[in-house]
Amino acid sequence: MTTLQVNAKDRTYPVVIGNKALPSLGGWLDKSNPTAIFVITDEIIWKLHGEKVKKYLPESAHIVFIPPGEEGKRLDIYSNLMDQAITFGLDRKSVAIAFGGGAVGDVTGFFASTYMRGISFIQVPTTILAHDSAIGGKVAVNHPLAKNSIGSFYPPDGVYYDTIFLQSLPKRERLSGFGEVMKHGWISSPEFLNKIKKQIPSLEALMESDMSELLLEGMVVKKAIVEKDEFESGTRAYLNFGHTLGHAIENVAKYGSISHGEAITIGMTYALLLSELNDSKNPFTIHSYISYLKELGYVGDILLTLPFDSLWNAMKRDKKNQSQKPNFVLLSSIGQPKMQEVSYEKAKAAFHYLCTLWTGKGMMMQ
Ligand SMILES: NC(=O)c1ccc[n+]([C@@H]2O[C@H](COP(=O)([O-])OP(=O)(O)OC[C@H]3O[C@@H](n4cnc5c(N)ncnc54)[C@H](O)[C@@H]3O)[C@@H](O)[C@H]2O)c1
Ligand SMILES: O=C(O)C(=O)C[C@@H](O)[C@H](O)[C@H](O)COP(=O)(O)O
Ligand SMILES: [Zn+2]
Repeated sequence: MTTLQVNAKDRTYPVVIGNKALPSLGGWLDKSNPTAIFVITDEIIWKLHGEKVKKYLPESAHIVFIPPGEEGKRLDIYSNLMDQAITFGLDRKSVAIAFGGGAVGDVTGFFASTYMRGISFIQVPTTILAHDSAIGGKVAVNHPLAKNSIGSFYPPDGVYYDTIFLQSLPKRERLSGFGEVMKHGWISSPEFLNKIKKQIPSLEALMESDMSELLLEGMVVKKAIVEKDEFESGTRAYLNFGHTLGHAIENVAKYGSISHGEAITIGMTYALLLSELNDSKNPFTIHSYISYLKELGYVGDILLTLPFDSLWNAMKRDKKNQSQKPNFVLLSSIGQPKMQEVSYEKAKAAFHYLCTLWTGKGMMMQ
């Protein structure tokens, strides 16, 4: 078992990873003695793993279900959580526990940050992707026009991450989470990126690996970034590598039709292309990287169904922009991210090329 301490502006919180994570959650509850426990989860997770967590909860804990995946990040679901919390009589000494993946974590955190202006918040992550989402305190729900656009920065009081939960993840969720692992490699160092490719050379390896070493290293990368720039006044935006196009794909294709991690994986290949266009001295062997991704099981066919202008309009609403000019995280080299605005013409030409690389066909005509 490993514990990282993450330093946020108004608290330092433990991130406990490994097979003692759940007993540590029990320890936190004993010590904090909250007036009420509000566990937010989805039916899939609860059916698979509810019993493991229940052992550490008192009979009085409220278990509340939200729809799985992005449907759980709708504003009306958040509002429904408020109704239930008020009805159950939660007060300022109560705790909200997110038991699930990043979607559960994001809506629970946003609920916790706003219920009575803020109550305790604990993350019990169950996905590979959540090695990213459980740290750093970005919490949000989606607006139909823009992903995560209603939210706040609200670090948890603790993260209790038992990797036993990962054993039940289906292929699609493994691919999704692995996208964020690769992101941490691209933005941090060639050594970490090579280690990732070496440990996960195939779909078989992705399905079988327990990933613990890579997840821990990814969390160390994220910890360092969010500790330096918790509220994203600068370098935290590097964690958005691949997300400018990725979030636009999720939005235009309708939330949930592609997973977050698959969308940002395609988005990272786009950002690599733009990086090369911007500075051709640094080729990223994009052809062979896309072949590797395809071998793992990522598919780019969705690109052919998305008009570029719709994506461009969605990218104009990205949080990293000023005056609606799409702003991308590009790489000078592996481990050297930077921010760069990109023109409509350049972005469109690169998108056409991206479609060709992923599918062998050009982009959809408007
Ligand atoms: N806040 C952040 O910093 C941050 C970082 C990255 C991603 N995100 C957000 O996270 C969300 C995606 O999160 P996600 O992919 O982890 O999860 P999710 O909560 O969307 O869950 C995805 C699916 O996996 C299922 N599932 C969860 N755990 C499982 C398990 N152990 N076994 C089997 N099935 C399981 C869920 O029921 C759901 O159907 C996106 O909304 C994204 O925007 C947030
Ligand atoms: O923690 C961050 O900062 C990130 O950008 C992590 C991303 O992986 C994550 O998807 C996050 O929710 C994106 O934030 P957003 O501000 O672009 O909505
Ligand atoms: Zn992400």
